[in-house]
Amino acid sequence: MSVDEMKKEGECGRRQWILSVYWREMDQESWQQSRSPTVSQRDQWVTESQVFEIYQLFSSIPPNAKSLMLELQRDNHIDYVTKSLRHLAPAFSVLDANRPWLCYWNLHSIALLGESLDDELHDNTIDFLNRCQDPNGGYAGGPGQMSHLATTYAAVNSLITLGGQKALASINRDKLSGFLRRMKQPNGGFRMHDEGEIDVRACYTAISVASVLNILDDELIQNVGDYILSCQTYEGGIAGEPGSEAHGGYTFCGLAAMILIGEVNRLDLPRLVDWVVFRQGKECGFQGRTNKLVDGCYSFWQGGAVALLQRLYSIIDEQMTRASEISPTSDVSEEEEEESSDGNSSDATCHFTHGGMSEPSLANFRNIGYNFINEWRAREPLFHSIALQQYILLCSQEQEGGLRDKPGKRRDHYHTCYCLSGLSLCQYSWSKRPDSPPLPKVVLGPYSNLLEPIHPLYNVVLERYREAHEFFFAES
Ligand SMILES: CC(C)=CCC/C(C)=C/CC/C(C)=C/COP(=O)(O)OP(=O)(O)O
Ligand SMILES: [Zn+2]
Repeated sequence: MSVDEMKKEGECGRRQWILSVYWREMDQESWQQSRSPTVSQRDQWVTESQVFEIYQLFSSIPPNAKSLMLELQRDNHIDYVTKSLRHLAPAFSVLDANRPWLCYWNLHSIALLGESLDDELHDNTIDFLNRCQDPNGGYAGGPGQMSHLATTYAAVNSLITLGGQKALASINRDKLSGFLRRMKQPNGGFRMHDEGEIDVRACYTAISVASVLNILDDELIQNVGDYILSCQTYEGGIAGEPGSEAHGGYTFCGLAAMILIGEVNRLDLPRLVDWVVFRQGKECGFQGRTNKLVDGCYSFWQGGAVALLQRLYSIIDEQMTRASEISPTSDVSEEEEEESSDGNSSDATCHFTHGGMSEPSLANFRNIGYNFINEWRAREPLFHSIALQQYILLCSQEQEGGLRDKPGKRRDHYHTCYCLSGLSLCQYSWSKRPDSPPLPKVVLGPYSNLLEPIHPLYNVVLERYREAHEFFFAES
């Protein structure tokens, strides 16, 4: 990007340009000088040196070896996640309360890699998830345990990923709807489980499953926007609860939930962009919060937030124009000033107009997830997508299969799922349509690295989402 283009693009362009300069011209000396002052100096140094060593090795090898180093070890990853799925019941007693999560991380990884399960494993997984379904609604971490919103989200996304009549029809939507209502709090938030914590994760998991299963309604949406708004911090990112620190995981959850309920224009989006684009570090990966270490899983949580923001340019522009029009000398009445400072103007409650959804009617918010994809008009990404692919392929990938947080850490199924999800987002980040095949120059490494595209609001493979949408929206 030239300096002129950078000026034309404004602040976001400037940041993207800065990141690309870092990426192209970083050297050990400037790297050392720009070390974060508050993260443990030793941890920061260890991460930087390990990452830097990998990049140095990479830059010194011949082009054909470079291509090998950048290759996605597809078969080894498939092996790693499929084995885990086969041994789900006996092998993960240590993750006893998280078994639907293991299903989701592994099934989603397999789907991203374009692979499917054999019939027996497919059926066994549906049966296992059914045993986690509570007769009173929702899914627990294991058979006979208590329903939890996080494992409900994991189980629903797993069944959508498995696909087919048996998987989709196994979800008891009436009972699930009752569970969501029992978790709903008067302040707009949701509890994760009976007497559990209230946070932005709970809002997202509740709204996401309600939206994808077509059981979202006014009662569930009531005050959710107020709660999430109260979690946007002075930095611009979103925290887990009011008063906490902005974090990538919660920022994705808060932003996606606000989009799904049609109230995203109530967030301060320019400030959110500001925060999230600076979370991509000189190591090329994303960190979860200010002055912390980069980690492969934020390729999805932060990369996902950026991918969503990429589809909200018109609202961001509107907010920036509105902000520039408000000057200290302008003739604004007290009433108007109050409205614009809390973001709750009459316009803000009329739900966002993106994708032709200008009326706040039930039919509209029910279709937001679907329209978000169908009316896709992507603009260029606000992050350095090639740099992020480099971090995932060179620093997070284990050649023997599986992906990890950073060099020196061990692979695990959570990081495998979210590194691959982030990689898919990068590969399609320049596409005009959500699943139009990207140009080869946009995919780092051999073109065979290409993964399946995902629906960025739910993080399920797009084709599986479409099947589920047809199934759950057929009668309405
Ligand atoms: C859908 C769903 C359930 C989403 C969960 C979102 C998510 C990943 C939240 C992050 C939680 C958190 C505060 C991690 C900090 O861990 P840390 O202090 O070990 O990591 P850090 O140093 O990178 O912040
Ligand atoms: Zn992580």
